[in-house]
Formats: sequence, structure tokens, C-alpha cells
Amino acid sequence: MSARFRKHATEIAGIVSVERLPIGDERGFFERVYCAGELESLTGGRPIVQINRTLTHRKGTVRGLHFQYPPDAEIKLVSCLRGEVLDVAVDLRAGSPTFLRWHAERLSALEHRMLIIPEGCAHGFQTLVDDSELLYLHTAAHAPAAEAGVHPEDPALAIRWLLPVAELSSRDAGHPWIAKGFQGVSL
Ligand SMILES: Cc1cn([C@H]2C[C@H](O)[C@@H](COP(=O)(O)OP(=O)(O)O[C@H]3O[C@H](C)C(=O)[C@H](O)[C@H]3O)O2)c(=O)[nH]c1=O
Repeated sequence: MSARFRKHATEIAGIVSVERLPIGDERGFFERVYCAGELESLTGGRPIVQINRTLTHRKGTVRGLHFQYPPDAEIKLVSCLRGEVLDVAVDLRAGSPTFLRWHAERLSALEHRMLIIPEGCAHGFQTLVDDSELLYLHTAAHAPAAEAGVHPEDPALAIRWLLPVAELSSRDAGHPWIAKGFQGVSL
């Protein structure tokens, strides 16, 4: 059976950009959004246990940067279903050679691409157009007690957002700067 995905490694281990390979015909296209078998090498065979969707009205809004601590650490598979975003993953893994490094890439409804955010990495995005929608597949359920976040404008990360930050939830604005002694997330 021919592959329905093409995987592209990034400069950060585990953060992988996955190209979906749609099958087009005169009606439009068919694409596989997820496949346990083909994506097993990226998910470690963990099942998808929760699927979330967000709609963000205003261009320039930032959501994130979020992660969950073990034992509720999760892998996220993020796709854009409408509009366009700059999707960002930050390596918070203790001992990682790319600790506090980040990877950013545009995801849009017009391209067939998904970003894989591994356990121990924080995820966030900025909308590049109004009314952008994201779909998230999670390998762990939402666990508020395990949730944490890093500030999207933290100078220790120096994330280059493409637009001025137009909107931030009070929760996200309240994430503290990364503390000097922060060792990262032990997985
Ligand atoms: C994540 C989550 C949230 N919620 C509730 C908690 C709040 O009452 C409400 C909004 O949550 P929050 O403000 O944390 O959601 P966002 O800031 O949009 O976070 C989202 O965007 C960033 C970029 C992400 O990576 C998160 O995974 C994703 O959920 O949904 C749930 O009920 N279930 C869930 O799985």
C-alpha cells in the first residue's frame, strides 16, 4: 500500500513535520489525517485519546505555549483546517541538546501538513489570518493538574512571531518567564 505521509525531520529531535499526501480527482481530494501504522515511529505506538479543535477569530492572536508534565505528558499532532498559523514547538526536555530551542513553521488549510510535538515540548501558535482553526490529536487526556506553560514572549526563548501579538489569554499572559535554574521536563 503506498504511503499517505512524508515525514520531514527538523533541527529538534522528535519535532517532525508530516506532509499528508492527498489523493485528488475531479471531485476534489481524499487525505488520511492520521494513521496509527504509518505514524507509529512518531507516536511510539501510543493511541490517540483526545481530539481537540480551536477557532481563533483575530489575526495575530497567540495561544500557548502549553505542555503537560509526566505522567500526563503528551504527543500532539497539530493540523490547520482553516486559515493559517505559525505553529511553534519549544524543546523543554531536561538534558536535551536543543533545550530551549524552538521550531516554527506555517500551517495552513491549503497545505496538507501536520506538526508533531513530542512529550516534553511546549506548543503554541500565532494566527496569521482571521478565523483560523486548528485540530489537535493528543496521546494523553487533558490533565489540568499536570498542565504548565511558558510565556510566548519569554526573552529566554526569543521566539520570532511573524506579527505583533494581538491577543493573549490572561492565563497565557500570566506564564512566568523561565526561571534561571529551570532544568526542564524530566520524562
Ligand atoms: C487543552 C484543553 C482545555 N480544555 C478547556 C480548559 C479551558 O476551560 C478551555 C480553554 O483551555 P485553554 O485556554 O488552555 O486552551 P488554549 O489556550 O486554546 O490551548 C490550546 O492551544 C494551545 C496552543 C495548545 O497547545 C493547547 O493544547 C490547546 O488546547 O478548554 C479542555 O476542556 N480540554 C482540553 O484538552
